Amino acid sequence: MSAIFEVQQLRRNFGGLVVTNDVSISMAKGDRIALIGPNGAGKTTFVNLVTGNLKPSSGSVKLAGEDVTALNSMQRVRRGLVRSFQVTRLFYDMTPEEHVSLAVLQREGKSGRMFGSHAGMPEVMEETYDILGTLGLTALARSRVSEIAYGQQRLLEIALALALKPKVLLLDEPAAGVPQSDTGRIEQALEKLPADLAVLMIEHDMDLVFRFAKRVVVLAAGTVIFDGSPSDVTNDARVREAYLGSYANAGSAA
Ligand SMILES: Nc1ncnc2c1ncn2[C@@H]1O[C@H](COP(=O)(O)OP(=O)(O)OP(=O)(O)O)[C@@H](O)[C@H]1O
Repeated sequence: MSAIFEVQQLRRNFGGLVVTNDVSISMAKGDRIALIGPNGAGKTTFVNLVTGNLKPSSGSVKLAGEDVTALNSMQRVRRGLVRSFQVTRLFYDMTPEEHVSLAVLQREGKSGRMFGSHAGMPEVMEETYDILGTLGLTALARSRVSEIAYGQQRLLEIALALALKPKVLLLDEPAAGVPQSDTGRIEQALEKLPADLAVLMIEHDMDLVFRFAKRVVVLAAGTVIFDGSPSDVTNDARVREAYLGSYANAGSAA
């Protein structure tokens, strides 16, 4: 299958420090990839390079065959390369319904409409409730964000990303800060993401990584040291040395 997303030889230096070292990753429609690695491995830098928040020193990013390396992050979002929003960007007095419907309107270039006027637009509300349903948020659609649990706020971030109709979705630690008792809810929601969407997730919770990912990419010191199946990753000597060893020793994933 042809790649929907292709990163080739992406490199970023900060002074003399090579933080992203000629990283190449490609994804097909429907891929579910977890990007893992120890603290400081370069995961966040990689995502920033891919989204256009940071300029690479060299290398390229292609989306659906188009080279988007020279485009800014908004231009990449419009083409379908979307990163999940952060809880810090939610409005606590607004409801999930309002958040998602406004995101749908924004995607359609109609964000200038008066707040609330979209309630009469059946197609916007239908799409809003489809997305909220996917994330298991329908029952909370009209609650204020301030009244819903943190794990559900994190799901709302993903709902906002889906409202932009991504081809490729980058999830930055969707379970971070979520109590263990609620991670099952995140996992169930991730399972219901559209089948043809390519998803790349950075996550520290190794249980979630192993349940979600069909493929695992391991970064260490800016270099891809493993790209393969979850069943092989734990047996790989370099990975054990670079990552899982430190995970076991430190007692925390990163
Ligand atoms: N703007 C910058 N200037 C200099 N060095 C930087 C900059 N941004 C990141 N780094 C360095 O790049 C390396 C990779 O950082 P990055 O945050 O991408 O790692 P990470 O894998 O996301 O780590 P973590 O899991 O702790 O979030 C670190 O050594 C960091 O100190």
